[in-house]
Amino acid sequence: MIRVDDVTAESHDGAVIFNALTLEVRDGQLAIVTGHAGSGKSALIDVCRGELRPVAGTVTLDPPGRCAVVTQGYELCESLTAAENIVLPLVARGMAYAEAAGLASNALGRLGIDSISDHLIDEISGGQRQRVAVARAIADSPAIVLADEPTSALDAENRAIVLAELRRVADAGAAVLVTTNDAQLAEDADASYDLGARLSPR
Ligand SMILES: Nc1ncnc2c1ncn2[C@@H]1O[C@H](COP(=O)(O)OP(=O)(O)OP(=O)(O)O)[C@@H](O)[C@H]1O
Repeated sequence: MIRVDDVTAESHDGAVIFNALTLEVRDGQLAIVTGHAGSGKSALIDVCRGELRPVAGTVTLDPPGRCAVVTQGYELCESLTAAENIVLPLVARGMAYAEAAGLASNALGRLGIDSISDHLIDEISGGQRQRVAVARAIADSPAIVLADEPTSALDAENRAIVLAELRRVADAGAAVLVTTNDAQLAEDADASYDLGARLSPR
């Protein structure tokens, strides 16, 4: 569960990004946040993941601690392969290598990019990078997923694949919060909030 309760966030120069914002994503739900460029979608993801400290209000993640994140910059290690980018964080969290490698292979397969698993991030396209970032986020069935415009670099076919995977993770019990302007995602979401027009459930 993700609960954002009466949260106000400000940029580094003190300008209000959003004010007294409240939303909740229950376990098993896929919720989307839409809004025009600059409305604060990335800031909301940063607030939820603890990267931007709100000036008021509270954010609750249950279970607390780790959440899986897809950022707009992907945060992949360019000098590692696609598979290694998924395996390494899992091993760093204490998982045995063979299990991590199995999860990575499975996730890359589900995203339709198993053929590039041994390619360096440097060598693959922007859309493939985005799918590696999604594969990494969902590889170990996370309880909480935060994804910032995770289909922005994809064609319709691959947008549908990513959407199906986010839905699958939610159906498995995760709370999934996605920022997007993707109409396909909006159609499939359990709840939708418009950050530009002031947050209100659909
Ligand atoms: N982590 C952060 N720390 C401080 N300020 C931030 C942070 N993230 C975003 N902001 C600020 O919030 C404002 C809204 O930007 P943000 O990137 O959240 O909008 P957006 O809706 O995601 O836009 P886009 O659709 O172009 O990605 C900007 O002034 C930006 O500088």
